[in-house]
Amino acid sequence: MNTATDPADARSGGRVVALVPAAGQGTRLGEGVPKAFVTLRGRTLLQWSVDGLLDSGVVDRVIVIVPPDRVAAVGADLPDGVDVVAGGTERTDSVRAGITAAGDADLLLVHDAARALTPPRLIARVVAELRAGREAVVPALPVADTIKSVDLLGVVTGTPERSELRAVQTPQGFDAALLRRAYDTTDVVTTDDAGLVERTGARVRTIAGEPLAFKITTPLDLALARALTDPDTNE
Ligand SMILES: Nc1ccn([C@@H]2O[C@H](COP(=O)(O)OP(=O)(O)OP(=O)(O)O)[C@@H](O)[C@H]2O)c(=O)n1
Ligand SMILES: C[C@](O)(CO)[C@H](O)COP(=O)(O)O
Repeated sequence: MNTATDPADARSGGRVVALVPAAGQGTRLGEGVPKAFVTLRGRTLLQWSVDGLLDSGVVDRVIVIVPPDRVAAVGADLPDGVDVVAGGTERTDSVRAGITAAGDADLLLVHDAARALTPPRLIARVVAELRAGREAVVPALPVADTIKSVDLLGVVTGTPERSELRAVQTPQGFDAALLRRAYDTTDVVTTDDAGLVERTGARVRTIAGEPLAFKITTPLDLALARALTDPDTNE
């Protein structure tokens, strides 16, 4: 009898661990405090993101990855059952620390603290796709602008066909063994986790993203998030 667990079976009934990289500096936001600790209606962006994951009802455990000097303080502020580990220099270093802390999870979500207003329904849709058998799932939206590639002098070198481009969001969801393998087999720094998984040859599927899952990166993004959560303008 073959007693080996089929990876697809593990995905359909497996344990979901969400990793929340929150160890960045927030240089482009320029608030003078690491971005995940900027507040929106009295809660940090990190707390908004963790609450969204918990509200989705599809996550069994949350691990947040924060600047090393904030581990103790963050641990005291988050709900019971949320674990905190120290991040690294690059986002990939922080996610790697989270993967190690996640142990034997079956499914891993990686979700930016900076996407604080992500609707819980998007998180649930990513997990549903994984449970249906997908091994790598990424929310994505069509791009509105025309995108150019340029050289070091800013001279245009090409115009990719816009209809084939997507702006990808988080949470990005993976079969845990696949994400571990992707991180184990390369030290390349990529700007998203699917970028590493693609290098393994695995098939990464996009699903429809959500405008509200936008990443708070610049002061304009933060102003938008504040307006969207202002009770006076949203009666
Ligand atoms: N070394 C890093 C860098 C980024 N992140 C996290 O990855 C997410 C996406 O990164 P980004 O929006 O670029 O955040 P920052 O790196 O903080 O922004 P900036 O590049 O403007 O400094 C954020 O939640 C950020 O905290 C992380 O955990 N560890
Ligand atoms: C992971 C990500 O949010 C997908 O869009 C994005 O690539 C993070 O990039 P950043 O430069 O670290 O914000």
